[in-house]
Amino acid sequence: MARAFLFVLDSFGVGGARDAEAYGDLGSNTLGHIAEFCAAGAADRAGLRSGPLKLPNMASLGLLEIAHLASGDYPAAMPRPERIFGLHGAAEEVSRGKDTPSGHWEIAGTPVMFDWGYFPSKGDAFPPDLVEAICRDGDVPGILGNCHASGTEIIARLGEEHIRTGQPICYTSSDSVLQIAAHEIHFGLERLIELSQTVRRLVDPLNIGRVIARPFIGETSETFERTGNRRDFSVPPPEPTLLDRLVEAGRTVHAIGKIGDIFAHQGVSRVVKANGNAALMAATLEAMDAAGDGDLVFTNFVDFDQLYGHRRDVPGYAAALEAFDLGLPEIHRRLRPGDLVILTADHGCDPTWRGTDHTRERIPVMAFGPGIRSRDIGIRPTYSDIGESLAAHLGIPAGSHGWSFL
Ligand SMILES: O=P(O)(O)O[C@H]1O[C@H](CO)[C@@H](O)[C@H]1O
Ligand SMILES: [Mn+2]
Ligand SMILES: [Mn+2]
Repeated sequence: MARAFLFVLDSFGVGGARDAEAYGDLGSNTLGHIAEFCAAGAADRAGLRSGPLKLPNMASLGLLEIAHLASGDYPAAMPRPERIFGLHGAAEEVSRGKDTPSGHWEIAGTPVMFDWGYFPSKGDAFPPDLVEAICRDGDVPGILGNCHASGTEIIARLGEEHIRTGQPICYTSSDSVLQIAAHEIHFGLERLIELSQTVRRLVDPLNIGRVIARPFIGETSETFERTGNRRDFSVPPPEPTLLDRLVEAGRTVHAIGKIGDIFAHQGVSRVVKANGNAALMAATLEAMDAAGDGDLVFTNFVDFDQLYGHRRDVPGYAAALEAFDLGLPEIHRRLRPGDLVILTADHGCDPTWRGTDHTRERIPVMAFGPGIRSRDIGIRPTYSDIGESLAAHLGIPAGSHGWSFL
């Protein structure tokens, strides 16, 4: 029987979304702009990387053709390979949100066809009765922040006041999210997790996709640092996803990294947490060895988005892509007959774009494995084509969104 491996490079968009303008993202292109900066020598960082973007293994899987197909341009100064292995194309998102849960659920065959609740970017982000309820039910003396912010910037700005007053830092973004940053020791990690669960319940009526606990350590604004103990409290997907359908069919779904949290632990048989792309890759390789016939291993590589995209760090993003690319031969070595690997993304987060939010873009789809021939699969009208292809490959009945490209 077949096995399948689904790897999401969080925020690795390839530009070209037809509806980008409606999001203020017309012209955004995560891969394209990173390649452009690298080619111009604008993404050199001593001791980290230099020169044009080097992704030879993903280029062999069709990444440059995908970029051309999605955005009309080949990425700058990246040599095209002589041969391409596997199926390659791009996909459009039909879900309205350009957020992580919408992207992942749509990939897994469940687009989000309703509007999430969002918090306003002008004035106080959170309504007074919500703030009151957070203080009362969460037993905190008040909240700091109450605005749209970048998570690293806001802890540098308000972290010391948080330690002094015991008030958690609550903020949001253009995503449907309420994030709570608090100090792991002074406030307490467990207390932060409990508070986040309380707030999860309080924002349910507002249709907010996620509450995220953002623990940090350090004693001064210069030394504050977020830890790997982030926890996401997502609402469950609106319909059973590919993951539920697989578990229903008796298969094992291995969820690596934040996949378990993103799916509110629905349709997840085994959770492996790991902090950072290198540890996520190591956990993924172990899961590839452990996976049995008919299983799915589903990994989210979060650093691209969290450490580099939102931080608008082009050299960092480029180096992370290059490191991921270097890891691909290890994945190839673990493949057995009947295996299918899909590399893709959940949205864009162009590190050259204004602000610090995600960008509406098409996503790359690279599908390969021992039995998969090379073919251009074009621009898929929904991310759910990925989920349908996985369903077809793993031999479970088709779902109700998307079409298999196999
Ligand atoms: O700036 P930080 O805290 O990394 O937040 C980012 O991460 C959140 C969840 O991925 C997004 O909604 C975005 O706001
Ligand atoms: Mn994401
Ligand atoms: Mn993000």
